[in-house]
Amino acid sequence: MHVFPPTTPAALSVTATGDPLALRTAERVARMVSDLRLGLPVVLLGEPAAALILPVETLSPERFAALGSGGELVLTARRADALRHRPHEGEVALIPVPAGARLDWIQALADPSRQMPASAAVPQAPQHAPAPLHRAAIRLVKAAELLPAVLVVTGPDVVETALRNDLGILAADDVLNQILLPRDPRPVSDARVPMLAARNGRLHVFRAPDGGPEHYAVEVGTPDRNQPVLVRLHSACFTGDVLGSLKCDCGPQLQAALRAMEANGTGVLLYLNQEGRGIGLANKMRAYSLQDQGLDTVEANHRLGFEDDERDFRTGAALLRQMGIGRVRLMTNNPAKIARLDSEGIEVVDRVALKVGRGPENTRYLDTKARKSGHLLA
Ligand SMILES: Nc1nc2c(ncn2[C@@H]2O[C@H](COP(=O)(O)OP(=O)(O)OP(=O)(O)O)[C@@H](O)[C@H]2O)c(=O)[nH]1
Ligand SMILES: [Zn+2]
Repeated sequence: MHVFPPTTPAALSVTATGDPLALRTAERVARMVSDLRLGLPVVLLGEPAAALILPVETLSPERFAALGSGGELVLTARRADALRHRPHEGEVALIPVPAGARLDWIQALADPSRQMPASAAVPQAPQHAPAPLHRAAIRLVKAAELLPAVLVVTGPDVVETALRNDLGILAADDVLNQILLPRDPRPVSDARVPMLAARNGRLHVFRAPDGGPEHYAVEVGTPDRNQPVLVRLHSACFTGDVLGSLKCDCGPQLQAALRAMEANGTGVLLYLNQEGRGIGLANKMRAYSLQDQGLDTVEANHRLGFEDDERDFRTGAALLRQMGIGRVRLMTNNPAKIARLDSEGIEVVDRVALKVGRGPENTRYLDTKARKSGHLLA
């Protein structure tokens, strides 16, 4: 096994070189995320060795065949629990890939919608504990909104392979530190948008410097920044907001929040592009299909390997700061939003309940949120 020095070699260093064209860590991480979405391997440096990281969801059969045997499958602890695979430590679980394992076996471990092949290998206990490298790999595929499962392959020439093939390469610790940093979205453009629910609207578009998703702020009227502002933190829901899906309450909440701002004269609705509580639309549809089999919204996330809620509400606080808003009357039933704004220095002076859109198709969903996610009922 090739043990790579824990520090990044000078040629790959992401620390400031003085060259303004040199890539910064955030940019390298952003590139890695899009490479993984494309199915390209990336290389992470760390203990126990430099490793090639391949996302299970987008891994092609050709690349898998070229890897030869060995390696480890990294799953989240949630997914390992769903597979009843133990032991695991912390947020990730390692499964050694036996010689001759097939790609469909690996895919079935990662994806609950796939059938285990008839001659499937039995997952073995790992030979060592998960390292930061494994956690970094999972964070990257989650940021790519893929299934949270990666293949990790170590070997004597991993770094050479990366350099020869122009693969992304970064220290695992750099990835972890960068992914934990709050995003700082910058305003890009804004214009007047009169809406059915609120005539006097203005849409502001914000972009994160790391190339992450854009977020929007809908400003109704011109709120007085010296007074608490009526605010809604809304997370993207293509099915509810655009299609009018009855499986959730997002569409009615969006419209009711805008109407309340119109009635109030002013307000700000943040539209955060964190679809599916941060797992992305493709994974949300995977969760919906598990819900069609009887799982509730939280169980379905866990079965896929996700936490109940993968959103980062620091983005909401950053947007409010950008808009000069420090005190809010927050329209929500979700105490996690209040706690996060508070801890980010945005004072939640008042909570305004937002109870609309309950119907036969979403009763179980709303009840589960109240029972398992602490949503307030009144
Ligand atoms: N993963 C997953 N996401 C869902 C499901 N149903 C809705 N969502 C997503 O959940 C989010 C709903 O967000 P919010 O409207 O902020 O709702 P909330 O966290 O319940 O908080 P409040 O509405 O403020 O009380 C959106 O991103 C939806 O896409 C589901 O069954 N599974
Ligand atoms: Zn929804």
